[in-house]
Amino acid sequence: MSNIQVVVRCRGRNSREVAAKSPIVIELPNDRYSVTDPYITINTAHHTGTNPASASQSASFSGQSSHERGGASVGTGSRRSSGPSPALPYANYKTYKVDQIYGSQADQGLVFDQVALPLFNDFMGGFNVTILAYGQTGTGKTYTMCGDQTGALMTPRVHGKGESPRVSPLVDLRPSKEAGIIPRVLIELFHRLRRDDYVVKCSFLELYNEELRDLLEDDTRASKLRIYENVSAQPNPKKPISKSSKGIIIQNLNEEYISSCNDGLKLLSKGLNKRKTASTKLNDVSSRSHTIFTINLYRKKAQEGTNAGSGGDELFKVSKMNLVDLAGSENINRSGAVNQRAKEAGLINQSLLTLGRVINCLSETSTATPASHIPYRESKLTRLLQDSIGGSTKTTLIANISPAKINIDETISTLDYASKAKNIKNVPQAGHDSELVMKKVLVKNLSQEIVKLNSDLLATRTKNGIWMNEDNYNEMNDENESLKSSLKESDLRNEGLTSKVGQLEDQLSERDLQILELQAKVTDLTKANSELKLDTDTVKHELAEKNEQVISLNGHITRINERFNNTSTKLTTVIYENLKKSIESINTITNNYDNAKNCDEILKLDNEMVRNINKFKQEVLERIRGINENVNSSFVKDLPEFLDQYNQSFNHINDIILSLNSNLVTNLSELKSANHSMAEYLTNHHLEKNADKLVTDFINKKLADDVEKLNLHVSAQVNGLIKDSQAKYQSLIKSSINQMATDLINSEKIQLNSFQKDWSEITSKALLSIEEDLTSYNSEDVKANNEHFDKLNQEAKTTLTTLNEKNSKSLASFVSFIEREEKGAHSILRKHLPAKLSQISNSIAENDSNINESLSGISRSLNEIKQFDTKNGFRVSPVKLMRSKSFQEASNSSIPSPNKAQRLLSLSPTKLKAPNGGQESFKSKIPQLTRTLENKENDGHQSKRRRVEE
Ligand SMILES: Nc1ncnc2c1ncn2[C@@H]1O[C@H](COP(=O)(O)OP(=O)(O)OP(=O)(O)O)[C@@H](O)[C@H]1O
Repeated sequence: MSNIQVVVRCRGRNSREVAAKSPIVIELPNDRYSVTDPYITINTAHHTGTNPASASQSASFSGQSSHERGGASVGTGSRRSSGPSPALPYANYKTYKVDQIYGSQADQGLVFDQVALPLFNDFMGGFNVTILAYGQTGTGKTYTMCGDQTGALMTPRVHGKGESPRVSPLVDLRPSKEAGIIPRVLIELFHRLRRDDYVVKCSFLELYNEELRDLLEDDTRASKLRIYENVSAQPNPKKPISKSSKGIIIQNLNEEYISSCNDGLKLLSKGLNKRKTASTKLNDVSSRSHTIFTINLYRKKAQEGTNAGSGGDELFKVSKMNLVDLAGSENINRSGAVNQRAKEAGLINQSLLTLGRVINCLSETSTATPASHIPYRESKLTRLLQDSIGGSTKTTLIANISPAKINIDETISTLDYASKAKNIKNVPQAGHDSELVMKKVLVKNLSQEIVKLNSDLLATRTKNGIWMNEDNYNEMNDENESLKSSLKESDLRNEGLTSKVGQLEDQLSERDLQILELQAKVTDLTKANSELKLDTDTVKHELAEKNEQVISLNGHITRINERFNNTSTKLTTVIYENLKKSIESINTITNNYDNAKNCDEILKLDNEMVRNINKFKQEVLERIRGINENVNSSFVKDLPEFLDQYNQSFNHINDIILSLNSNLVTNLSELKSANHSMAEYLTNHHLEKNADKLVTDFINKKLADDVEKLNLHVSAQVNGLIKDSQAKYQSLIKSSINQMATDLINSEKIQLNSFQKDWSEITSKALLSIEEDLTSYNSEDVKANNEHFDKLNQEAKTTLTTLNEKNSKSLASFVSFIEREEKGAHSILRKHLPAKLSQISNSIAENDSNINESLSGISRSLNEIKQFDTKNGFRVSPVKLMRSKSFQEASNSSIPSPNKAQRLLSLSPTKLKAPNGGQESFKSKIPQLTRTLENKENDGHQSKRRRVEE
């Protein structure tokens, strides 16, 4: 008698629990595993007890408080030193004791070695064993029982010393890392059995919604499964009767022979694929059913004594291993199950509740007490597990739990189950029952075969030659005939196929040749294409260079245009400013000049200057016009040449492109004709209809399309290139014309600028000089001259007055003398008349000489004035002088040289020589009123003054 072994496996937190930030409330003595200290502690600080809702919805020990449940201790009393942290109050934890504990670091291999292997050894020893995975949904039951069954055969097993090297590769394998208990059991089983006589059969049963289903049978062929008690399973009379030693038989359940672990794994995969699963909020692949994978092992028993095991009576031990993956208990609210899922969950929980009650009853029932009240029959699950729980099977229960706080209710419920189950005692038995079953099974399954073989054997023993049972012979003959006719058919088919293969091979070789030709043509075409590409690249390169040139020329034009605009604006401004200033300064001078004569002169000078300036302006305009004409003539002369050059290069490129294009077209047409001839050939060839059609289609569709596409593509490229080139050349020509025009304008502008600069310097210097000279006629000189004039006038007046007085006196004495003579004394007159007359005559002569002297003095003074005017006289205006002499000279050449400009500068009015070429300085600074001939002609109102001077 042995207790059910209870193992707790606690996985790590899954992604959902981490995302929910649910803390770990489970404490284990070791993260990997613990056998010696198998206590598990749960922190119930926030646990409010079993939720009534969850109690009704998930399988739990309803109606029991936790401290009443077997195996669990609550509060301080049984607090273990390795329990939760001291900071927690003792009342907030529960500790459960089980047989073994596995933590998140325990891998599949460890669980197999520690949990399954001992039971497997019992199974090999002839015991019926059960491994049960129980727990909340998503805690790892299926992972523990099955794990990765697909990759289970990945690694070859390493041979130990002395092991046979001729072991089948199918049994000589290691499980993958993630393989669960069932794949590992299968691998281990066939590894151990390889030298034994054995029979292995497997079944895979599902209990879904309280319905049994054979997972190894096709649904169409499946018969309804029924559970029966094995009434023929007679107990060994020598051993005490166990209350649950009766076996369970599932009627119609398929049991498949397997001869390798690979066969077993295939069955496992097949069954798992058919198993009901669904995605829930708690598990992406949640099992919605309970499954039992059973391995039945029939193993030849070792010979004991002489009587046993002779002839066909060899004994085989049979043992059974049940690997049970229960559906997960779940809180329907939390798993989000509705409709079908909710119904499933309800039934799952129902069957688990019944299991709980059975466990509860068994745990409370002593072996001595009759167990008639144990409610096995309340659910199919408990009926199926009847032998495993409280029966004759060696059982281990693996309770899978989650460490997260959000699952605390379910975890407590699972641990309650586990600790209760630990109290259940089973009575494992090996030997007699299995042997009885074995005989029956073997006889039943192999009798037909044995009869057939025996009859053949009998016939062979009694006659010479090969004798067979008639039925067998007929059967064999029929088989032979059918085989012969199928062979004939096959031969005929083979012949037809061989000739077809020959034809096809011929066609293939022809096609290969044509393909080679086409390939060569394609190579040529590719070469031509690459050459064309190279040429195109060169053209592109050239175009790019031209483009760059055009861009830079455009930039130049823009800059030059800007400079031209700026300069012309400045030039205009400067000319107008200068003119304005000149006119203003002349006006100022004119206004300041009081003397009427000089005012006239200045006005005249002003007019003269304005005229000269206008004339100069006219000349500048004419020069600009000339420059423009030059520019235009340059355009007319150079542009055609330039255009010719561009046209030539464009035509050259165009020629290249056209020649390449024609080459390409020729190549393409050659290829096309080759393609056409090949297509024709293929069309007319004696290919089979389908093959012919296929080849023709292939050629027509594929190659012709490809060639056409290539043709179109190349043509489009060439056309595009030509268009691009045309557009680029047009824009290039346009830009080049612009550039040329701008260059010419620019060069003319440079000349004009320097000319304008020189002119402006000359003008400003001349005006400055005029200003200086005019300023030098200061008011003192004018005043002195005026005084001198006044003095002379005064002298003249005084002399005249004196003369008049003297004359009047002489005249009065003469008149009085005459009167006196006439009154009486003609003798005196006659006597003194000649003397008096000579006296008078002398006096008159004296007066006359005085008058003459005075007049000659006046005349001298006037001469002085005349001399002054001659020295400083503006016979012509300085501007006119400049224009008539130096500027005349300058204008002979289009650009004045610096020397010419110097000469112009040297012609300031003050430095001008007298018209007669003399070098003498004139004393008087009064401008001479002498006019030039041309002035005389045009200035009639001044003729009077001129006459006086002349
Ligand atoms: N110990 C473990 N180590 C690594 N992964 C695990 C472990 N236990 C469970 N898992 C993973 O958790 C997920 C759920 O496991 P599994 O399907 O085996 O749960 P279950 O208890 O069978 O659920 P259900 O009852 O809903 O079928 C799986 O992806 C599984 O690989």
